[in-house]
This record gives sequence, C-alpha cells and structure tokens, in this order.
Amino acid sequence: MVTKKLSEGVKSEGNGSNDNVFASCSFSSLGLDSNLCEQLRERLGFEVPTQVQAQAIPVILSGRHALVNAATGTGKTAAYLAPIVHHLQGYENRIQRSDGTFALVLVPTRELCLQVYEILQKLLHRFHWIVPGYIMGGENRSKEKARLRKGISILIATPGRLLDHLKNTTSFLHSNLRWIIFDEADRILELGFGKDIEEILDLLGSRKTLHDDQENTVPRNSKIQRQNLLLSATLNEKVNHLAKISLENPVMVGLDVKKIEQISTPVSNDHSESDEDNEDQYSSKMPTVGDYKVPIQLIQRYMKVPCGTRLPVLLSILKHLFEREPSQKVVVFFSTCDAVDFHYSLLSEFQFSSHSQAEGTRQKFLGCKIFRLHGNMVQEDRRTSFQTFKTEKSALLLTSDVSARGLDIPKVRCIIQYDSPGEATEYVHRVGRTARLGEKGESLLFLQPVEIDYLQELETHGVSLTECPVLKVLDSFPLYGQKNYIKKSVFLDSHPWVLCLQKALEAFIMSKPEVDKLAKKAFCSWVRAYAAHRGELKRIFMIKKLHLGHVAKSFALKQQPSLVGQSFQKQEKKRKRFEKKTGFSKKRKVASVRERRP
Ligand SMILES: Nc1ncnc2c1ncn2[C@@H]1O[C@H](COP(=O)(O)OP(=O)(O)OP(=O)(O)O)[C@@H](O)[C@H]1O
Repeated sequence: MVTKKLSEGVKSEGNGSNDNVFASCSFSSLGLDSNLCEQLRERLGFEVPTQVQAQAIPVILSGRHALVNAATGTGKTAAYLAPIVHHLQGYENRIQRSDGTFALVLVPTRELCLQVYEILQKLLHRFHWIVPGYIMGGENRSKEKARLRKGISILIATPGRLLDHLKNTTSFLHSNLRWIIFDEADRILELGFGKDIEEILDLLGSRKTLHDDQENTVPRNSKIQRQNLLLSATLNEKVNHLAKISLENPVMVGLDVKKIEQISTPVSNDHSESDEDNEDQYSSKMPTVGDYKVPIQLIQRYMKVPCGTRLPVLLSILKHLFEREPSQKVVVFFSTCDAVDFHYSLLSEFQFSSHSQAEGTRQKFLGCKIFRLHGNMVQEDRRTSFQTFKTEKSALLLTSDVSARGLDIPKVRCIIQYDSPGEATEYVHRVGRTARLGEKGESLLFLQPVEIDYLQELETHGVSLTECPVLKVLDSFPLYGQKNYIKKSVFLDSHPWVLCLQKALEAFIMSKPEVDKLAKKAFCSWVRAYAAHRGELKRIFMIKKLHLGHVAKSFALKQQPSLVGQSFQKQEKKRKRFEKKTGFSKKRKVASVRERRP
C-alpha cells in the first residue's frame, strides 16, 4: 500500500547523514577567536564546523573577496558572520557605536533579515560593544533613523530600505564600512533590485567601476580594506554582473574542483580595461548554468494531477501526511499571495464528512494548525505568523516565494509545491526549507499533465524527481464508511473520493460569500502569474493550453469561466493602464504578479 510506502520512504531512504555535512576539524583550528568558538557552542549549539564553514571561514578571515556556493541548509550564515565578529571583537581599540557601521548584510526578504539578526545577537552575546541591528521594509522609518543615529556595528538590511536610508538619513555613518555581504545574492537580483544594488554600491563607494565616474559617490576611506562576499545555494550567470562590479579577485568557495581550477587565475583589477573586456573575462570564469546542489538525503517526488482535480488532491495529500505523522511541519508553496489567502481561508474553515453531509457529523478536514505568510500581509501579521510557525511542533504553512529563501524553520518534514516555481533556482530553494543540515525531508511537486516537460528543465540542472503514485494515496481514504470501496480507478478525475470532495468544496464555497470572493480573486491572479512565466518556460507553462473551466474548478468555483474571465479582463485592463502610467519595468512587473513586498 502506497500510504505505507510513502511513510517508509522518509524513514528508510531519507536517512539523514551527517557525514557529508560536518567537517573533521574544530572552529578554533580555522583561526576563530576562542571566546567566539565558545559562543558558537554555547549559544548556537555548534560543536564543529560544517563543510562550507570549514572552507569559507579561513578565506573570509584572510580578507579576500569571496563567492560562496553550498547547498541549502549547510550553514552559510555562520560562515560569514563568524569571521566578521572575529575581526571586530579583536580590534585593539574597542569599536564604539559612534564609529557607525562596519559590516552590512543584504538579504532579499524581511523574514531572512530577522533570522540573520537573531543569529547575530546570539553570536554577539559576549561582545556587547558590537551592536547588531536591522532595517527593512514595513518597519517604522523614524525609529530606524534613531537607531542608525546611535550607531549599528553590523547592519542587516533589505535593499530598498537601505537605499532609502543611504539617501535620506544623514546621520547614518558608514565611513568605516569594511564588509558588504549579499546573502541570497541571485534572489536580490531576481527581485529586480539590480539598479538599487548598483546605487547602493555607488553610494558606499564600493562599486568597482572601470571608468571611474565618481560623481555622487562617497570616496572610499583608503585606510579601510573592503571585503565583499556573495553567497547562495544557486549562484548562476545572473550573479555575474554583481560579482563583476562588487568583487575584486574573488575566491570561489564550494564550486567543484574543475571550476575552481578554471577560476583560480586572479581576475584582473586593471581599471584601464574596457567594461566589455572585463565582462568577457568574468563570464568565462564565473559559474554558469549547471547542477544545483540539493541535499542528497532529500526525497524528491512529483505528482501528475489534472487541473480540475488539483484542489481535492492537495487536500487529500495534506490529510494523508498529517494522519501519517501527526507531529510534523509541512510547507505548501503557491504562486501568488491571493492563492495563499484563499487556500488559508478554505483550509481553516472547510468541514467534511465522507459518510454523510449532515451538519452534525462533519468535522474540520485538517486537524492541524494552519498559518499563512506572504509579502502582501501587514508586517505585524507576517512577523507573528513566521515566529509562531517556527515554534509549533505540528503545523501547516501556506506561503508564497517569500519563504523560499534562506528561512531556517526547524523540523519541516515536507515541502509541497502546489504551483510550480518556474525557475529551477526557486525549486531548489523551496525544497531547501526541508532536509536541512543532514535532516530527513521530502518534497512533492504538483504538475499538470501538460506541464510534465518541466521535469526535463529540472534535469538540466541535475535535479531528478520520481513519480508519486497519487491514485493509491487517494484509494486509501474511506468513502461512505468503506475503506476498499474502489479497486480499479485509473483516472484521477473520475475517482469517487475526488468527486465527492470536489462536490463538498464547491458547496462550501457557495455557502461562504467571503471565501467565494477570495476564490475569484485568487483565480485571476493565478492566471496572471501563469502567463508571466519567463519566455523560455512558456513552452512548458502554456496559457493557451489551460482550460479556464478546470482552473476555476481548482478554486472550487462552479461559475462559467467567462463570468470570472470578464472580471479578470477588467482587472487586466486596469493593471495595464496602471503600468503604462507608472512605467513599471518588465522585471518588476513579473515579480509584482507574484509578490509586491518581498
Ligand atoms: N556548525 C554547525 N553545527 C550545527 N548546526 C549548524 C552549524 N552551522 C549551522 N547550523 C544550523 O544549520 C541550519 C542551517 O544553517 P543556515 O540557515 O545558515 O544554512 P544556509 O546554508 O544559509 O541555508 P540556505 O541556503 O537555505 O539559506 C541552521 O539551523 C543552523 O543553526
């Protein structure tokens, strides 16, 4: 029986192995201060370094610029924070708040900002004179200004808010800046922050310009040696430009031996070269598209699910997972914030009985606690959702790509990608929220039969998935009180359990006008997001091949698609008018369909 096999899968195949994760050396042997090593042990519970820490820490301690590539959940955060703290605590004259900012960590999302800040706080416990701080979208600007005026030694920031303060907070002192770190470098660029980053580097005098047009830039304090670091589990050609303008003669950490040899020739710093020459030199030396590093113990599966049955199948899988193991955490990724809101309301309220539809016998379909997290939520709700989900033992998180990067949530056992991520990089980061640091984990990707070529796209990045036999999972649910009511169901769309559940879902939506409204809104933004896939991926995610009636069904909507379609078209026209007026860039436009405030 597959239900059993699935659960066995995690136990037998998913043997978390620590052999590949930890290095056989100590933190002190890497050159870190002994007090700091004790902090790592006492406050964070880190006894020995991970492989990437063992490789990166000595390089970063040496002062070289670096590009660090290692699988998700392998400890990249401490790999860059520890060397910075080591240097700062060792300054002969203790640094003071009035010295301003020495290190700047740029991250793509607010949650990651808070997460890095929390780790830093722990690391600095014994070094009270080094002040950690963060600035990010959604927070009170005046309070941030006040904190910056007092002085923050190590500052974690999201790009937009940082740029805002660099331009408008005159008391923000950064003349002592020594480190700039781009955590999840590729994501920062993908979100359309490329121009902001260039401006930030200019304002900080850290941009490696070839034609030294220093207008509007702060002259770099010549006494301070700058060190910039780029990190991600998926460094690809998108990072080349950022590396080109921000790294000087970088060391590559975590790339395979061949690539390191290829790259080891120092990259020239000769400012007499032309921009183009330098770009060519970089492109031949920087990593290009290749295999992404996915935790080896992660079990990756996909499910072939026709569009019209997606919703009952999702609910069934979730029920199955929580019945299989009541104490666990599961994360489901959706393509839009509206889809998160709709599914959150639905799953929080939907009651069901497979015996009879009499009110009294119905109970909540899912018994677990449910949370949501996306970029359009108000900051306070975002923070509460994230922090509470983190501490829960058993819970479900419905989320957008805002949670895909860097978030370290303990005991997440399964990642479901209900909407395909599109970019293979995002696939890798989404699944990377489980199977962290050698732990067990599994992932499930929903694909419609017409999207099945996406598996080949993932294959080109070295990511292989096996099929999850969804029918057998569905067969295990009792209907009308009988367990083995069906033996030969071949098609998902005619499976009695699926039909019964779909009918109940549609009736539920009809009885709840507010959820019905959310469903229609989610339908519209889902179609928009589907249409916004990058050019090359459009051959896989073809909007023309979508049956809008089936899409509507996947939001439990009974209405004819034309009805919903009309309101969608109205919204589309409105959106286009708005974009024409405001002149949104194409890059931002695509991101905006999915998330407005990462
Ligand atoms: N040396 C260590 N010993 C034990 N645990 C560690 C060690 N280093 C890191 N960890 C833990 O491993 C987990 C993953 O670390 P971290 O979030 O830094 O990974 P990452 O490589 O940045 O992941 P991602 O690519 O997803 O951002 C965290 O829970 C962290 O506390």
